[in-house]
Amino acid sequence: MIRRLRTRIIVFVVALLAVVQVVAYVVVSSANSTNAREKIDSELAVGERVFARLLDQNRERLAQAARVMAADYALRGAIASGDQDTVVSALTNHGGRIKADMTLLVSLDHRVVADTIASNERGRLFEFPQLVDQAAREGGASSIEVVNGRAYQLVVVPVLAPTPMAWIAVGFVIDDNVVSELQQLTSLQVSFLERRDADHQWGVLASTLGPSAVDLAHQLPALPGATLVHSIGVGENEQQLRVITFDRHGDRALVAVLQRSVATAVAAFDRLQQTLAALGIVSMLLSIGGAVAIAMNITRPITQLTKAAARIHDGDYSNPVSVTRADEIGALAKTLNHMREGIAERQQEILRLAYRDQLTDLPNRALFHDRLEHAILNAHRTGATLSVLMMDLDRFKYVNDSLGHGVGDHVLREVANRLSALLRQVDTIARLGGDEFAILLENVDERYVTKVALKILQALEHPIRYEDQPLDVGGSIGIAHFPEHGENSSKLLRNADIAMYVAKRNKGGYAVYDASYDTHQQEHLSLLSEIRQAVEGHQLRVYYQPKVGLLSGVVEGVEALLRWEHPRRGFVSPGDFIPFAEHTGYIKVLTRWVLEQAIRQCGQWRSNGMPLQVSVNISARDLLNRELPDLIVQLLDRYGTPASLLCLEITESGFMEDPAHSQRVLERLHELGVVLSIDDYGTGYSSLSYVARLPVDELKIDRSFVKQMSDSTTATIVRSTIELGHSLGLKVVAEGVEDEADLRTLRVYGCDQAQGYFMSRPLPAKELEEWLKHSPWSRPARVREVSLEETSSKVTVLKLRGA
Ligand SMILES: Nc1nc2c(ncn2[C@@H]2O[C@H](COP(=O)(O)O[C@H]3[C@@H](O)[C@H](n4cnc5c(=O)[nH]c(N)nc54)O[C@@H]3COP(=O)(O)O)[C@@H](O)[C@H]2O)c(=O)[nH]1
Repeated sequence: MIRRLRTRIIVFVVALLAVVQVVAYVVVSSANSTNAREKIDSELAVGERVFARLLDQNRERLAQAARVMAADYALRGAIASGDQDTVVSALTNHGGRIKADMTLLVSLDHRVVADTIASNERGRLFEFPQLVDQAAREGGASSIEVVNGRAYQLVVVPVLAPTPMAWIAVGFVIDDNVVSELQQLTSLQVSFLERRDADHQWGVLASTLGPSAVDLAHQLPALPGATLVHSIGVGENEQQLRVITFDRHGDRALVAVLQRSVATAVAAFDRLQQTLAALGIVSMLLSIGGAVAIAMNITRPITQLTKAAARIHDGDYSNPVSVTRADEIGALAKTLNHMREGIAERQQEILRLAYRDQLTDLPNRALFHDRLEHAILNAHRTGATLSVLMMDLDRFKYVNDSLGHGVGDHVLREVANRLSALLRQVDTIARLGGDEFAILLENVDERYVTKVALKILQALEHPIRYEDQPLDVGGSIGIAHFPEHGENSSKLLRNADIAMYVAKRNKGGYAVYDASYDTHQQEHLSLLSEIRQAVEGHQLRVYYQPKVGLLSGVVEGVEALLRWEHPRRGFVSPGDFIPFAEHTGYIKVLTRWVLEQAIRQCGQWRSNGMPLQVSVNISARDLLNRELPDLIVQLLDRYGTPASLLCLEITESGFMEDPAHSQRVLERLHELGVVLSIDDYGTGYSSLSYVARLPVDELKIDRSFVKQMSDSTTATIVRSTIELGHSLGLKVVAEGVEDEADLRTLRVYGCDQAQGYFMSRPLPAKELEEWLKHSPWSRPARVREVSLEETSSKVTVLKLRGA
């Protein structure tokens, strides 16, 4: 099977031409051979006619001469007188005159009376009486006969006086001279042969063939017909014969053979054939050359196109196809070029879609991962350094959800621009998804990485403007260095992520990964699995921390705080498991449990004549729970607790998860009469004007502010927060009050309630009841005026009794 097109074209053209030429050659050869044979046949037929004509002429001439001789008066007288010598003399004279080779006088009884060649055989019977009989009937007879091993043309005529008195036979020998003459006239080989009775073989009487006449005698068939067309010999010796039979008696025969060599006749045609063969060879060579040229002409550009297609297949789209022709192949090359350009463009687009973030046009997670893998491989090989920074935007969800995705997209693009402007071309900045960005820094030391983190945080401190509105979004960055924080990409990313989480939790801006974070996280993970058993295993407790009225001077409410008494670990801080419960959604179970305990306890205290408002912490996830209001209604009903005795503390970030939905849930709870408080106020970024739109009753200033009130700026913030809260009609509570000075200051600032270790740590319900029995905060406040000097801020405050 020929696989290459070029070879196939060449083989096809050459084979086609070879077949055509061979067929032509065979046809021409066959036609030549037929023509030659037909020509020989016709030559032989013509020769036969000429031969017959010559014999006829000879016979006529002899007959004429014999008649003249028979009419000779002297001869007739000599015959009549029986004068033997005169007869012989007359026969010899007349025979010599007409150049007869044999002259005989035959008596009426068929005896030879006189014989010019065998005078001593007189009186014998004439060998050819049938000729005498024929001459008697027809007035003359003629025949070719063999006499003494030689062929003669015999003519017999009567000697009339006036009736026949004798017969004159005149013979003309047919020898090599005669056949040569015949050959000259006919251009044929002429032979006379006799088949003898004695040995049943052909014997040559006369021939133009010379010694090779013997071969003819050997090959001639035994008994030819009247005229036979026959071939003898093979190959170049092939001879076409025409056998003319003169006499045949039994196995004895006398024939004349006219023959022509087939090879000679074919020779002229052979020359034509040789010319044809030479032309065939030349045209074959030209065709091979032509076929090779055509095949190359067709296959060379195809080979080029194949190579171009292979390059495209291998992803090399840079080299255009270089075939420039005006034919179909040229058109194919153009199409291939268009295809190459189309594929290249689409590939670019696919790569862009696969490796680029559509919104910011930064590399996406896949490309970042890829580059990180390469950088790690390079670092393994060369010992280069690399670091991964993971950054998550603070408050992005709020921007996105409350102001719309258009604004969110604008923020992400602006952050991407700021990062790109800060970093080097060689650094990889990627958006991994949502508000999560990652940065890969190569060949830099750890101090430089820290500087970069700080520069990024500074860059984000400037508000992002959207339609002239400033938007505050900060960032939390986690850093992991190769190889100390991970030798592969997933480890590095994971550890940078953990560090980012720590940074977010600590509100510290950035954090470099530390192994202790991991232990901490492992710890949290196992806590997470264990907390599921905590509810059923009765390991959870609710502690209550008093909220003291600064004007009344008595405990007005308590905050329910969850405690986990782990059977093995001992006390586990809610700060360690609440965030994870929030992440996994298990917080719903915990909140439900705390709500039930708190509402039941509140109802019980109320029944016991101690109506205390109980505050319960509600996480962001809880606010997304549509069933929360119904659950609360059920629990309040079940434990006979008025809604006004239940306060729900929600952190600012709580309603920023889904502001619209949170707003609806809060409105529903507010309608029920449940008191709503904004917890940890000041740690988030919500403005008071935003808070004013929420159906809340209370504002709880975060303890981080209360703790630092010795700082005049912080004190001013606390004071103005209290004033602004009041102006919005909100009750203001300060948490984290750890000493009397703080308490005094808060009272001076007009804060409504205070909560903190100074009054009491969170206590189990029973202990709280016990504490209340003895606590100064269980009796109405004795209000007295205090001078400004008594307060750190030197303003007039209300001094509590017993404080
Ligand atoms: N969603 C829920 N969150 C809850 C629940 N129970 C607690 N929490 C949250 O866990 C965080 C840690 O709480 P905890 O360790 O109980 O700390 C509380 C107080 O003990 C602490 N506090 C009170 N006074 C002082 C003080 O004077 N100094 C000081 N260093 N700490 C003090 O403050 C925490 C109460 O804070 P807050 O809730 O913001 O009023 C904490 O965030 C809890 O909210 C729960 O059931 N569900």
